[in-house]
Amino acid sequence: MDKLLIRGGRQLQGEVRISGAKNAALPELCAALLTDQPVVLENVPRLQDVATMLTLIRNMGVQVERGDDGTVRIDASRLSSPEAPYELVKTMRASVLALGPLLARFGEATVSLPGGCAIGSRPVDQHIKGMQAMGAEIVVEHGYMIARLPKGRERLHGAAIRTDMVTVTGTENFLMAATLAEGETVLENAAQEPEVTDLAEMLIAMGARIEGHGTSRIVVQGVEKLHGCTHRVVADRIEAGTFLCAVAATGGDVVLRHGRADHLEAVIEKLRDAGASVNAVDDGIHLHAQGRLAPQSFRTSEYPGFPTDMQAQFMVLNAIADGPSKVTETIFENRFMHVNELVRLGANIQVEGKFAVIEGVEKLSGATVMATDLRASASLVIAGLVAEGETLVDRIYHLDRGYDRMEEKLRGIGADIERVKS
Ligand SMILES: CC(=O)N[C@H]1[C@@H](OP(=O)(O)OP(=O)(O)OC[C@H]2O[C@@H](n3ccc(=O)[nH]c3=O)[C@H](O)[C@@H]2O)O[C@H](CO)[C@@H](O)[C@@H]1O
Ligand SMILES: C=C(OP(=O)(O)O)C(=O)O
Repeated sequence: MDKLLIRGGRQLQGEVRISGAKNAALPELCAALLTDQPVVLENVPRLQDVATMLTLIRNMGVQVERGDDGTVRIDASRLSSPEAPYELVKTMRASVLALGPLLARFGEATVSLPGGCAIGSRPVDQHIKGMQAMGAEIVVEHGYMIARLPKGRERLHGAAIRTDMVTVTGTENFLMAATLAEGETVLENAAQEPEVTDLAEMLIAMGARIEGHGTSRIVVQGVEKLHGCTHRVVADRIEAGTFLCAVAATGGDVVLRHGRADHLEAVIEKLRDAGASVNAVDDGIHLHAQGRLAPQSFRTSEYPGFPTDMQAQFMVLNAIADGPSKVTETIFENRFMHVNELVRLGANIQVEGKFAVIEGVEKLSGATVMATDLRASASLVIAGLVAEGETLVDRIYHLDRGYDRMEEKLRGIGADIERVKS
């Protein structure tokens, strides 16, 4: 199992290229199932979840060609089995995104229930309720959602869907399903994340009729058929945010090429309040930071609030900041798995329910730590970059699930980090 060996204490300088967003590429690969014409996605990141999604759709009989330049060409003109099996879904919850497109185009789908994961229970009740409102019959049997259209019906129908909470993949599933449904679908309480907007733009390029994306009310007029398109995946705001935190923590001066400052406002505001200089530059984000930063309390919330996917990484800044802070996690019930490992590196953090209370310390010291989920892993890497001595981050398959060659990019800006095989 691969590990990352980090020798901390180096300042980071230079330029990093931000990849396409994992959380946009995954629904967009599923959106290619909505048409019998070829779809070309550009700027698809090289990471394990994308590889898993490609395996998932290939398993369905879909033709996939992947270029070295980040381009993926998908031809879903033929489909042998509309199924997302447990073996693949268990490693990647985003497989649930196959449900909407398969139901909308083929009238049936069998998708494994994703189950819980390290960050919380992550149910899919809202996905099921929404698809039922659009006319699907869904039974849950043997760990699978088995969905089909009633006898005699060829298409889903439009519906008014208001989810109990804002759900990102739920909104994406409904959006994709609604494009081919009969009539109008209105999504209330819709997710406004940039990845949802990017998906909507791709669907519009395929001939879908969508309005209101980027707001909490999205209206879709169903069409009979969608056509192929070429679409460029939006830049990964969480990858960019992770690098911003890394450079703010170590001190240094970096430009994140292709990073979108407009998608990271809540995080950038906190970085500025902490004392870093952060500015949007031509096609990128520039950050300069020096010395100990001021602690920042924050609570996670839906976009445009502070992203839960940045909570663990920002917590490292608080762990070494000059004073106390409080972090409140409102989206997932168990997303403080990094805390115990940060404490092993010398951080002073207490968790009580959804609150983490942090007392900044002057320095961290290297140790062997264990990654438990994707963003927890990223926070441990940042902590390792700051810590005195050597840090060995174990179980980095979590990191590989969602970051495109992270250690290579960090080495490119001066980090002392290497992958060790064992
Ligand atoms: C592939 C992808 O895009 N993943 C992102 C997506 O996950 P994902 O789409 O799975 O997260 P959701 O937005 O759906 O989850 C938000 C909250 O709603 C709850 N919920 C959701 C659906 C449902 O049917 N029932 C239910 O109770 C969840 O348990 C959670 O507490 O948004 C999360 C929140 O920004 C991010 O952390 C993930 O990185
Ligand atoms: C939680 C995340 O991803 P997923 O929803 O794929 O588990 C994430 O990207 O931080």
